[in-house]
Amino acid sequence: MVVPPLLRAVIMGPPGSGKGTVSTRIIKHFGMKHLSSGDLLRDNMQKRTEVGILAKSYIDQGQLIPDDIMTQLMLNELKGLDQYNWLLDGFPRTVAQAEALDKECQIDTVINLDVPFETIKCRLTARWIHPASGRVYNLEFSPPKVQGIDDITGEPLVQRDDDNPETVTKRLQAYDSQTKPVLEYYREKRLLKSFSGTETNKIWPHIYAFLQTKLPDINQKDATTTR
Ligand SMILES: Nc1nc2c(ncn2[C@@H]2O[C@H](COP(=O)(O)OP(=O)(O)O)[C@@H](O)[C@H]2O)c(=O)[nH]1
Ligand SMILES: Nc1ncnc2c1ncn2[C@@H]1O[C@H](COP(=O)(O)OP(=O)(O)O)[C@@H](O)[C@H]1O
Repeated sequence: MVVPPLLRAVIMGPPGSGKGTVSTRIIKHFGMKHLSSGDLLRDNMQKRTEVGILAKSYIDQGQLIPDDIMTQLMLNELKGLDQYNWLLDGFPRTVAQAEALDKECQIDTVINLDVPFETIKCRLTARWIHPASGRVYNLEFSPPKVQGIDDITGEPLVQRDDDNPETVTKRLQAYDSQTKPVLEYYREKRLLKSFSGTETNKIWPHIYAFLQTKLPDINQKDATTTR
């Protein structure tokens, strides 16, 4: 039996572009393992690990965590996912991180969510999350069934400290200066696949069709609709 090679994918896009939302759909349909740098950092912050305490001071300022710390954290997590197709979300965010990742494995494709900054800003102040699972809600776009409560566990939802207007502005600046060059890095390697738009539900069918050329859908129900 010929075993197909494992897929190594990255999802990129500015803060609030829908990386988490799209990742949830990708996982549901294509069964990939999802590794989100933001979720991993928030988990470390909640547990008050050494990395978590250090990360908080950068995240609260809307700044990126230093490359060496971030790279070590993520590459270490990836070791446990060797046997799976995986999707990286939020990493790499600098060219130095992309180069470090390249030394460990060969990336097959980079999905870029090209969403204008103006669309993003109001989304983030209406974002609520369930910290334990990383599930994301939005008061207008995808409200929970009961206000302030996670649909699955019944636990309370919270707003991220860094989703306030001032920090969002700083995060968008960091994206412009430090993360945009990563798009160029992957474009030169012919790995970048950009999807432009202002609504996740309109972008999603295109991402779905693209991934179908690479992996089978394990859950064909609602394939190109919103969930
Ligand atoms: N209004 C609106 N909100 C969206 C859309 N797509 C995602 N969101 C919400 O925007 C916020 C940011 O999305 P998220 O997936 O967390 O983006 P990320 O920061 O790139 O991971 C969340 O509250 C989502 O529920 C959309 O098409 N329209
Ligand atoms: N790869 C990374 N390198 C440096 N800092 C990171 C990285 N990933 C996440 N962070 C830090 O964590 C914060 C939250 O990340 P994330 O949840 O991915 O944000 P968003 O979903 O808004 O894009 C970032 O603003 C940054 O401070």
